Amino acid sequence: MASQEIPSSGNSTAVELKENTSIVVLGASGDLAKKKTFPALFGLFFNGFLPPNLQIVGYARTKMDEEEFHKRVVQYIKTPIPQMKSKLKEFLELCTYVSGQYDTDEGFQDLEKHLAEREKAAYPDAKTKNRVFYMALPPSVFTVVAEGLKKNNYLKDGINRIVVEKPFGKDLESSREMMGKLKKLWQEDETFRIDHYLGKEMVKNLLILRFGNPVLDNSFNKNLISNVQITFKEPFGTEGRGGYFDEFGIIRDVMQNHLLQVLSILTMERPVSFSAEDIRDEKVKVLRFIPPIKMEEALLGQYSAKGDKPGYKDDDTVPKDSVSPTFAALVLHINSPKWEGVPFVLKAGKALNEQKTEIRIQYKDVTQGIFKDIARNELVIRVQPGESVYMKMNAKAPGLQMRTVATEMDLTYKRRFSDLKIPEAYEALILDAFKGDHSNFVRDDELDIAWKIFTPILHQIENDKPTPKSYEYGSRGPAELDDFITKHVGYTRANYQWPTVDAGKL
Ligand SMILES: NC(=O)C1=CN([C@@H]2O[C@H](COP(=O)(O)OP(=O)(O)OC[C@H]3O[C@@H](n4cnc5c(N)ncnc54)[C@H](OP(=O)(O)O)[C@@H]3O)[C@@H](O)[C@H]2O)C=CC1
Ligand SMILES: O=C1O[C@H](COP(=O)(O)O)[C@@H](O)[C@H](O)[C@H]1O
Repeated sequence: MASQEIPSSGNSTAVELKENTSIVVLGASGDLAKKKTFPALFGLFFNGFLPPNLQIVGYARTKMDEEEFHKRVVQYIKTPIPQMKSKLKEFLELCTYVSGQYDTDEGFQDLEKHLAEREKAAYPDAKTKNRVFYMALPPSVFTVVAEGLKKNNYLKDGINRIVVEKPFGKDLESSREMMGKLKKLWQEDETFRIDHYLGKEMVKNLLILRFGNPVLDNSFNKNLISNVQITFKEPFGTEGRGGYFDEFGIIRDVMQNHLLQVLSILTMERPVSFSAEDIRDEKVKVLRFIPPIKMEEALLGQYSAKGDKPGYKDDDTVPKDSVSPTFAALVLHINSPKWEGVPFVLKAGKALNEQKTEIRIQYKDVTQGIFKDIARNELVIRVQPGESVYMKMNAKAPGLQMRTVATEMDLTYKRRFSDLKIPEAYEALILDAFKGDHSNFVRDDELDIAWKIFTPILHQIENDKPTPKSYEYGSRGPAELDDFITKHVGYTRANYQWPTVDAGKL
């Protein structure tokens, strides 16, 4: 058998919303809605993945008419082929907008009236209807909006789902408080906590790469692996989001969630089945082996201006004495029999020299015998851009001489899979929410354990206010990074560059 279809959810109680459904995007005037949510909904609509007669209703405080709303909806939607343009017109006919407050019943009652009218017009004979509420909102209003929706817009005779964006709290205590309030209103099976990295193609691929390839899976342990580095780099700063960012910092923004999720899938044991609960049980199990991160195993940085590029503190919404880190490298340990002694380094930064998210698994050196001086193996999983998997390995340099050369086995997606269209993470996740598949969403206990790992160091940073190391906009990060890696990983990488490193441009 060459390929095997994997069930989208092993959860027998998952119910797919196949018809008579509305999606309400709360915070429809915002950044996430225009950049990710509406383009993802259009992508699904264009490819025929949305239920027929779907109604899309935007809700936010900003007053705007439908024309203005449609302008925002289309702002980031790309229509490279002619059929997309006509489909976009159809899509916009489904998109309507209601303006209202988040903390009074009045707005939600207006929304209810509007939804009821749209639903009646779209599916007049429907006995049951369904609603998905998508919170593209800052966390400060999650709870009050969840309350307003439950009170005013919750269907008694249909399926209701609520999709919540990260960050889920600021530390263990606030997360528990927020989740506790949400749980009183919305059942766990109605709640979809998005971490959009779980929707990325290469993150979803991890399960198959590992458990579908015994040769890889059997090498994933402390006997063969020296260290693992998970890196997130962005070539732009916090432009326009300085206020939010200063309160949260890089650790809460991408490390406690996106990078930790990647780490847990990379290191978990094989799940019993593909069901959402079996997968998440294994993730929780491995996370429980990770002790809180120590300050001595952290390097914090903050970017400064370079040329015409502003420094972090040049943003008017950032306090001039801010010590909020825009870069961090953190060492995590998994004290399980399989992984003890292997350092896992999470690195993340804004305003760096390139865009890249990758997982780099370094195998141990050949310590003895005839090849003790050659380069070690490295397995690299490039999450973005230019999805690829390559194994750095040694071979004989072709020719009459007998010489080793560092080379690679290379699976670059754009080369291997022609006609490639990798779905956007948000497309995959919104579709999962319609299907009722929780596998790629964050479970409550998973969140709790993630905060236990990060809360002590976050509190220490807040209390002690250590000055982050400065690095220039567009650089590789603080100058101290290389020494930090060498100290904690015990190895400096050989000067070897993957020749197809700009696969993103293929
Ligand atoms: N932007 C991104 O790329 C990503 C964002 N996220 C998450 O998605 C959520 C939304 O993010 P984003 O769209 O960037 O946020 P925005 O700051 O753009 O906020 C979304 C909308 O919420 C309303 N709003 C903003 N601030 C407040 C406030 N203090 N009180 C009440 N309402 C407010 C505004 O609408 P109005 O005033 O019209 O009501 C705004 O248009 C966040 O939880 C974020 O962490 C996750 C991944 C990526
Ligand atoms: O959640 C977030 O993610 C984005 C990065 O997402 P990506 O899909 O472009 O890798 C990050 O820019 C943002 O700060 C953070 O809130």
